[in-house]
Amino acid sequence: MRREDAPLVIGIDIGTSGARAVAMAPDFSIVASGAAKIADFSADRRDPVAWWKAVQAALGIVLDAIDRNRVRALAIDGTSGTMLPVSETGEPLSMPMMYNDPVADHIILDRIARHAPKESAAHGATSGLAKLLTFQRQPDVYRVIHQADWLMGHFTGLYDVSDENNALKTGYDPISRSWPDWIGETEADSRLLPDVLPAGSPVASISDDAAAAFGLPADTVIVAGTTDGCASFLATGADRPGDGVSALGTTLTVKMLSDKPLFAPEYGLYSHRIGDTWLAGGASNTGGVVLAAHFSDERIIALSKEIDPTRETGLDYYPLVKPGERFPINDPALAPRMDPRPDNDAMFLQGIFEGIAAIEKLAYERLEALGSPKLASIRTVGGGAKNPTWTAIRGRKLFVPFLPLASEEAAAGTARLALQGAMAAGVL
Ligand SMILES: Nc1ncnc2c1ncn2[C@@H]1O[C@H](COP(=O)(O)OP(=O)(O)O)[C@@H](O)[C@H]1O
Ligand SMILES: O=C(CO)[C@H](O)[C@H](O)COP(=O)(O)O
Repeated sequence: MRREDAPLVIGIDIGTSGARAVAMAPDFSIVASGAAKIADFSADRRDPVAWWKAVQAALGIVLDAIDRNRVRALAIDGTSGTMLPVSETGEPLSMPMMYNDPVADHIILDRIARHAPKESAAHGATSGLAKLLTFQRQPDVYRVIHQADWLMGHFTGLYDVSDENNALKTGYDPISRSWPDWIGETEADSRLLPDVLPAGSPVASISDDAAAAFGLPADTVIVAGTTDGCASFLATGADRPGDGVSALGTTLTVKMLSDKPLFAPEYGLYSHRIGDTWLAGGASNTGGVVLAAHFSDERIIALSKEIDPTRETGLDYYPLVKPGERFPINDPALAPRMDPRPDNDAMFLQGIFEGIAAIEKLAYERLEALGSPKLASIRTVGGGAKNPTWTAIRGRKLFVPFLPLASEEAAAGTARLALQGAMAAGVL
C-alpha cells in the first residue's frame, strides 16, 4: 500500500487550555495535527459547549488535511477528574466541576474517607467520586460522567461509557476491573456510574449523525480513551518497565511504567492501568507555577544562561506557591521552603530548579521503594523540558539516560490507543 493510502486513526486531547487533534498512521507517524483554544469560544473554561467547539475546530483542521475515507478509528482523552451530570441524550444538567475544583461539603468527604479503602484514588476533595456525590442531587440526572466520556458521546450517541483511567479517581477498581461495592456505602447512587472499558478498547461504531457531520466513514470505530496525564505519557513512546516520564509543566507530574500496580495514598501515589501494565506515579504542586510566580518566560531564559549547573547552591528549597503538597509528600499543610532568597536572581532561580529536581528525584525514589522497576530512563515533557540548564541540573541528580520523545502531543498518546482499538476491532 502506498503511504498516502495507509489507514489513519485520530487522537484528540482536551487539556487545561485547549483541544488538539492528530491523525496517525499505523507506524505511529503523525500526518496532520490541529489545535484550538477553549478561550476562543468562551471566557469560562468550565463551559462544555466551548470544549466541544474546540474539539470540533481542532478535528476540522486535521480532517481538512487528510482524506477522511482513510480514517478507521478515533479516541479522546480529557483532564483527569473533570465531571458533569448529564441527561440520557447528553445534555449537561449543570456546570461541570473541573479536575482541580474541590468539593467543599465535609459530609461527602467524610463518607468517602470512612468507606473507601486506604489505597483508593477516590479520596480527597477533587476526586471524581466527591463530584459524583455532589451532582447526584441534580433532578433528572441519567449519569455523572467524565469530560472525555461526554466528548466521546458526541461521536457515539452514548453518554454512559467511560474508560479505566478516567474512572480511577471516581473509585473504579482497575485490579478487579469493576466498580467496587463500597461505593454504595458512601451513599453514591451507583446507577449513575458509567460502564467502564479498558483504555484502547472499541466502544462502538460512530453514530450516523457524527459520521455525517464530520464526513467520516460509517464504520469508524470509536475507542475508549484515557486521561490527559496518561495520554502525554503514551505520546512519548515510553513503553518498557522502568521508563519514566517527568512532566515539567505548570505542575510536576512523574509517572513510571510498572509491571505491577502501586497505590500509596499516603504519598499521593496511584496507578493507571494500560493493558496489563501500569502507569504509576502522581502529581506534585511544585513545577513551573513556582517559576512563573517570580519570573517571566523570557527572564527564565536569560537568567538560565548565567547559571553554572555543575555547582549546587546548597539552598535546599522545597518550591511551592502556597502551603500544600500532593506527591511525593502528601500533606495539605506542607509549607513552601524558599528562604533565604539570595540577592542574585540567577542564584534564586537555580535554587528553584534544584529544589524541583530534588522533588522529582524523591518521586522516583518513592516509586522504587514501593516496588516499582528500577528507573531506567526519563523522557521529559512540558515547558521546562526545553531548558538546557535545568536539564543539566536534573541530569546531575537523576543519573539515568534522558531519552528523546516520539511526540510531545498528548493527542498522539490517545491516537496510539485508537490504533490499538482499531486492531482489536479488526479494521486495521
Ligand atoms: N525556558 C523555560 N525554562 C523553564 N521553565 C519554563 C520555560 N518556559 C516556560 N517555562 C515554564 O513552563 C510552564 C508551562 O509549561 P506547559 O507545559 O506549557 O504548561 P501546562 O502544564 O499548563 O500545559 C510555565 O509555568 C513556565 O514557568
Ligand atoms: O492536573 C491535571 C490536569 O491537567 C491532570 O489531569 C493530572 O495531574 C493527571 O492526572 P492523571 O494521572 O489521572 O492523568
